[in-house]
Amino acid sequence: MSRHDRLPGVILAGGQATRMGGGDKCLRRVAGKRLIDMVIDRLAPQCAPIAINANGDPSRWAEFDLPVLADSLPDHPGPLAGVLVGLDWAAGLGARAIVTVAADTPFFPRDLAARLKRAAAASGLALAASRDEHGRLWRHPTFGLWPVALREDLRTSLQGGLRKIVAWTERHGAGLAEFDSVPFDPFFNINTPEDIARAEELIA
Ligand SMILES: Nc1nc2c(ncn2[C@@H]2O[C@H](COP(=O)(O)OP(=O)(O)OP(=O)(O)O)[C@@H](O)[C@H]2O)c(=O)[nH]1
Repeated sequence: MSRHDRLPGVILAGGQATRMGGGDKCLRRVAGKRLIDMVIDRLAPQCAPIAINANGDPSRWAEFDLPVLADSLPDHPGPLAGVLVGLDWAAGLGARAIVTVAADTPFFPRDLAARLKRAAAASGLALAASRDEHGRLWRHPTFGLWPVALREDLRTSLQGGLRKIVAWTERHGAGLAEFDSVPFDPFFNINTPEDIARAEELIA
């Protein structure tokens, strides 16, 4: 993909990591490497520019030299708040859409952005998906393609109490980009200390 084709990318790191005991989950290390570094390494060839969506003191992200976008809505309303602030940032850049990734998912596909673009519905929305060992298809709604044109609808919906990502994407229609789960699900995400051990096994 040429640099010109790339869409802005937003790393969703605005959660509270309660299952990990709080703090910034993505600053935890897996086999010696921080999750955020693994995520940036995978996203940088796919998206430009890149921003981090995170709340609280922005100085803890200073070393990354990336824009830090705090949720514009209070009280941790969930990842859609990060999508919204990402869309507002992208609108200011004159971009037509963004790609989002979760900061706790270190093995996401290296062709995520390209495949999301190919899967986009008429609305411009697409979500990533993969199958579990029983063949059941799961959507991964923090991995999506989000058109700037829907940002006011998203803002109004969030202000009206909407929290569930797929409730909103289903309203507009979203394409699905299905990724292979062999040898393991690329959307395996880290929620607990046990998940860090599992990720280290996968790397080994
Ligand atoms: N911007 C933003 N992102 C969020 C919010 N809540 C969760 N996220 C992000 O959404 C993704 C999935 O989050 P979860 O694993 O469900 O929540 P978490 O806060 O990371 O962890 P738990 O508190 O243990 O559930 C992660 O990338 C989070 O950073 C929020 O209120 N605002």
